[in-house]
Amino acid sequence: MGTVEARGLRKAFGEVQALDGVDLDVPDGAFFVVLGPSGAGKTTTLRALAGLERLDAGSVHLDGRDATADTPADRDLAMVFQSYALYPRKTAYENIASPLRARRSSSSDIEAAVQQVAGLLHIERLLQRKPAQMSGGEMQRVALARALVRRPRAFLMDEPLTNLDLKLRVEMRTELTRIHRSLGGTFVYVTNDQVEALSMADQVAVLREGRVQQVGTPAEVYERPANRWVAGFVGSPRISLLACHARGEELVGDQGWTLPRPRWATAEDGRPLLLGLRAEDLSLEQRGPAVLPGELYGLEPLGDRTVVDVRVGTEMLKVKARPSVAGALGQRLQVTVDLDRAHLFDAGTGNALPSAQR
Ligand SMILES: Nc1ncnc2c1ncn2[C@@H]1O[C@H](COP(=O)(O)OP(=O)(O)OP(=O)(O)O)[C@@H](O)[C@H]1O
Repeated sequence: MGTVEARGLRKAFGEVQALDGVDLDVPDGAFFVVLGPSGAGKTTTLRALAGLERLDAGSVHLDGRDATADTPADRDLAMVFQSYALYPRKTAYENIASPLRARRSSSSDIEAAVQQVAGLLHIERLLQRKPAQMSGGEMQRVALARALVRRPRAFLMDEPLTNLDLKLRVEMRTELTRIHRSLGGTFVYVTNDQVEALSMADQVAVLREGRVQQVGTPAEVYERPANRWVAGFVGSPRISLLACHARGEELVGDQGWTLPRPRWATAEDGRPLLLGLRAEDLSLEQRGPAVLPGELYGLEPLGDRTVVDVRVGTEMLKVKARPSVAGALGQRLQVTVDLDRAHLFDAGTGNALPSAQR
């Protein structure tokens, strides 16, 4: 078993309310990602789960049992930090073996466990080296191996890939999901990188200013963001938001455009709304009944696609287009909108409209 639950976690550092009532339910065996910007309270949440932070309020339950008063050691959780914290004088082998030596495992058990985890992380050839003889990425893998070598109740990982270069980071994402599948443990993984979260998680909790904004699968968080903030934080290029309101059969933009009102848009007429449109749900080529007039503001070629910035009045749309798309700045454009995939948020509260089944 390896369930981890947090109930109403609260923690202030002086004036800063780092955690403002955090609830989490991490199922046994999940790859659970806590995603949020810098300062959202991610590290504080992990430290609270690990028993390293004295809470102002709230409780932590492990395998259904209240563990709030337990020491970090009693909780049986393995933590991997952003900094590798390896023993500088020990070889990689001895670093990885250290949690097992502390438990007085036999030499043959230690040898087998170290070799197995070294194989998983492709670091067999580093085992006799000391940290000073390794690159940052290699040290990070050794630190991961040291956490993975024992079978704790759950692994808590605080941005363990941040010190890696982009190529290695992308490789390690795949490696970590593979390791998670082969080990089968519970992972609670903290990151500010939405691509990392969407690509690795079974479930994502989006954290902002010490509060959980939404919990769901990566697809749910991307396709049904709970509020405009989640919509803006998850997804690249960033979702475009246009101010508008409903009027009869139409959506009327503050910038003067009109679109057919989607069937699922249940807001009453006149209420200030934000229409959320993702770049891939907009097109410069297809033609449909829903079209926004704008002008070309900029082109951002990204190799496999080009992101086109289109100005609609004083607001901006980001449109995903063919790599070969071209045009003169200021040129008039018609942007076709896939309204079935659009989002509507209350402009006041920022919350997604409770739309009828689409
Ligand atoms: N020991 C501390 N003393 C004072 N303030 C702290 C302390 N630890 C965290 N904070 C504050 O609490 C808030 C949450 O911090 P936390 O480290 O949990 O955020 P985070 O989401 O992990 O950020 P990052 O992605 O930058 O690591 C921040 O405003 C931070 O400055």
